[in-house]
Amino acid sequence: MDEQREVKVQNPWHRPVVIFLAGVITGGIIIMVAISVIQYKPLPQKYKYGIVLDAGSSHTSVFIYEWPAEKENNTGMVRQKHTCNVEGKGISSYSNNPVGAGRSLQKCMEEAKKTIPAHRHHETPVYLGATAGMRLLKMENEDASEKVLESVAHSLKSYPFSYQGARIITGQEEGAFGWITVNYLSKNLRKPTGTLGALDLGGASTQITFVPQQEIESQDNSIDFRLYGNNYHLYTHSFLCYGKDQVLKISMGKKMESTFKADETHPIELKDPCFHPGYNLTKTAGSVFDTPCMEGVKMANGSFFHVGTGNWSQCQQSIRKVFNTSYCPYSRCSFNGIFQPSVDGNFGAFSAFFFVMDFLNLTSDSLDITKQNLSTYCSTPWKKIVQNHPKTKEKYLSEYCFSATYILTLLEDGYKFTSKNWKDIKFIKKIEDSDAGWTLGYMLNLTNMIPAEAPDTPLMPYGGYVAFMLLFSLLILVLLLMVYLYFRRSSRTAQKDII
Ligand SMILES: Nc1ccn([C@@H]2O[C@H](COP(=O)(O)OP(=O)(O)O)[C@@H](O)[C@H]2O)c(=O)n1
Ligand SMILES: [Ca+2]
Repeated sequence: MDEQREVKVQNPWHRPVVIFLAGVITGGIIIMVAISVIQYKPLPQKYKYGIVLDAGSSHTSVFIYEWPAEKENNTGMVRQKHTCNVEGKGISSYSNNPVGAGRSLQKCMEEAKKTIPAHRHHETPVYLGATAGMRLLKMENEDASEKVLESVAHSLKSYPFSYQGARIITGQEEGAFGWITVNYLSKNLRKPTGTLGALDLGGASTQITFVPQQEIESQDNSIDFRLYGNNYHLYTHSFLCYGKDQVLKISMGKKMESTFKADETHPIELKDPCFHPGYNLTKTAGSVFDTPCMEGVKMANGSFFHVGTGNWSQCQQSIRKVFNTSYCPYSRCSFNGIFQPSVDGNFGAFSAFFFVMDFLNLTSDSLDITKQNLSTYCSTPWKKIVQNHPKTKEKYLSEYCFSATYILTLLEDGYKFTSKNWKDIKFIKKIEDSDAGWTLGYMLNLTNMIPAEAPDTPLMPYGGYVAFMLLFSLLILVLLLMVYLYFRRSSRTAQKDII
C-alpha cells in the first residue's frame, strides 16, 4: 500500500508549459474583452466646420455646417449647425456703395466666430457664392460688380477662418449643387433608388435639375457627376430673369407698355389682376424698369397708380406672356427655345417655391384644388388680407397672389408638370434640419467630401464587430473551462484508479 501511495500522480495541469499556455490564453481573452468594452464606449466626437455665404439677389445668408471629423466621406454626415440672415438687401444692391456690401456681413461673421470653437477657426473654410443678382449687376455694370466682390472678399479675409474665395457662381452650378444638396441630405446617393429632382426659385433666377429618361439634346443643359461609385447624367437649366421678383417687374412692364399711351399725362392707373381688389399704391416707373431683364419692353416714366383687381385667371394670362413658346429648335422645349426633357420622378421645390406656397397653405392639395384656393385668395379684398396678416410687411403680403400664380404657371406651362404628376412635387424648406439650397452641395464639392468612388466599407458595422468579439471571447472561455473540467476529472479518475 505505502509503495503504491508513493507513486507520483502525473496531473497534466501541473506541467509548466500547460500552465504558461493557459495563463497566456486567459490573459489574452481578458485583454480582448477589455478592449472591446472600452472601444464600445462612444468617444467624444471631434467636429469640423465649414462656412458658405449665399449672396442672393434679395438677401445674403450665412450657413455654418459641421461634421464628425472621421466620417467626412460618408453620405449624410454634414449637417447645418447655424444660419444667420444678413441685415438689409443682397450685395448687388450695394453697386453705388461697394464698401457697404462687405460691412453688411460683419454681424453674421461675428456670430460665426462665436458658433465655431476657436481652435477650429483657422482650418474652417469660408466660401461666398453670389447668384443671379450679381449676374445681372455684372451685365449692367461689370466694374461695379467687381468692386462689390472685392469688398466682400476683403471683409471675409479679416476673420480668422480659411478664406477660399468670393465669386459669382454660374446658373449651372447653382442648379447642380442644389440637386447634390437635396440628394445628399435624403441619402439617395449611395442607394440604387431614384434621385430627387431639384426646383429652386429665387428673386432673379430659377433652376430646374433632374435625371431625365430621355437623351439631353443640348450640351449646355447636360452635367455629369461620379459620386460614391455611381454615374449621374443630369439635365439642368437656370433661367436668368425668371426669379419671382424679376418676373413681377417684367410682367408689370409689359402691362404698362400695353396700357399707357405715349401722350397720356401721368400719373396713370395700371389695373393689375395679380393684386388684390382695393390695393392701390403710387409707384414710379423707374422702380419697375430698373433691371436689364426688360429688354425689348418699351420703357415708361413718371409715376402711376398700381391698382389691384384680384382676378386669378387674368393674372395667369398676363404671366403667360413672359414665356416665349413660339419657337423650339429641339424635339421639345420648356420655353424661350430651351431644351427640356419631360419631367420624371419626384422633385423637391425649395427656396421661394416653398416660402410662397407654404405661406398660402398650398403645399399639399391637387393641382385643381390649389388653383381654386389661389383664385379665392387673389380675389380677397386687400383690406381683409392686411387684417388677417397684421405682422407681415405689406410689400411682401401684396405680392403673394402674383408669386403663387407665377409658380403654378412656371411649373405647369413652363416645365410641363400636369395634374397627374403634381403630387410628385414636394415643397420643402429643410431636409433633416438642413436647408435645401445650393450652398451645401457647393461646399461638399469644393472640400472633396463626396468621393467619386464609394469608400471601402468594413466587413461588419462597428457594433456588430464588438458583439462578435465579445461572443467569440466568451466562447473560448467556455471551451477552456470545459477542457479544464475534463482534464481535472480524468486526472482524478486516474488517481482513484492508482489508489
Ligand atoms: N422668408 C422668405 C425669404 C425669401 N423669400 C424670397 O425668396 C427669394 C430668394 O431669392 P434669392 O435672394 O436667393 O435670389 P436669387 O439670387 O437666388 O435669384 C426672394 O424672392 C425672396 O423675396 C421669401 O419669399 N420669403
Ligand atoms: Ca437663391
